[in-house]
Amino acid sequence: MTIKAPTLNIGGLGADPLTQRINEKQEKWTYKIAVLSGKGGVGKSTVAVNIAAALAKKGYFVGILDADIHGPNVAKMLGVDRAEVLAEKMEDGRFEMIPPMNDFLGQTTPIKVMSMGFLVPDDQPIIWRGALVTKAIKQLLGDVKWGSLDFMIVDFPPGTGDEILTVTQTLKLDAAVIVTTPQEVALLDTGKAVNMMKKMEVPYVAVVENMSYLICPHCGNEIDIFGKGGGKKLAEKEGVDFLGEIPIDLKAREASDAGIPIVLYEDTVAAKAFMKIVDKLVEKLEAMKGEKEAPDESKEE
Ligand SMILES: Nc1ncnc2c1ncn2[C@@H]1O[C@H](COP(=O)(O)OP(=O)(O)OP(=O)(O)O)[C@@H](O)[C@H]1O
Repeated sequence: MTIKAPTLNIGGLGADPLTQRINEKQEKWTYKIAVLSGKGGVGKSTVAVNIAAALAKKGYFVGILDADIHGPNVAKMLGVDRAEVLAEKMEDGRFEMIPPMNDFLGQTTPIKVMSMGFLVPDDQPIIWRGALVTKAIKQLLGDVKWGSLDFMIVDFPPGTGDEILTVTQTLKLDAAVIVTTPQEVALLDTGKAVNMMKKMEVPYVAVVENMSYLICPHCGNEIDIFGKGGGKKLAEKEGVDFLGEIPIDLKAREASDAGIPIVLYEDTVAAKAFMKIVDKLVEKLEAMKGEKEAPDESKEE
């Protein structure tokens, strides 16, 4: 006797409705960029927020998703941490969240921000295992009214965990920006993150070195607190691009605590460094897109 096999419901392989919604939404995002680090505390969120703000300052429409579920700081760094998240009822009866926005008094195009930090009280830790974290991140992608975007920036959790694999697969990333400090221990973990993104065939993988040096507020000399040149060497060794160095800037820390990305303080060394990094990134992505869209002349005859 034969019976009909039960239907398997394997989440995350492309068939579930949430993944389908993410796929529909990401059709409207020109570039999807993940910002990640092998190690915590290297300034990953600072880099993600400043890349987003630099792009918005250039006039692009930008969304940023804080997928760092365990330490969601992006909303605070963009000054929208006290925003109330409203939801809209969709035709199929579901609700979609409307991302809060900030345009820094007209200095940027409005940046759409979504974070788990909006949905849990400030002092409550999120104690979830991998599968739940993945589901939460996917909901913040698929159940939010993101609309059309030039750039979707995703601030990933630190490390090289399971949830990073799943979200990278779901998102079909265009680029991964991996943040490190010049310090040996950070570089070791950064190498792992670079290799993870290469293995997952993310088309463009690049390294940014943060906290590269401190400009002494007294004598103006550069002090290499965490060593020198490690990020560049690592990028060369792994055969990926090096986008640039960002100094430790006391203003950067103050600005991020006040909810204003340092990149909006145009005269600072950190702002100039961020703008250069973003220029390089945009140039590279547009060149890659151009190559992809150009007709393959070798096939013409
Ligand atoms: N270039 C910089 N100059 C001065 N302060 C910085 C710089 N980069 C980051 N910081 C500060 O260092 C702290 C940690 O930065 P951030 O939260 O961006 O790190 P992270 O890697 O995202 O951390 P986590 O792993 O906890 O998510 C923050 O207080 C931030 O303001």
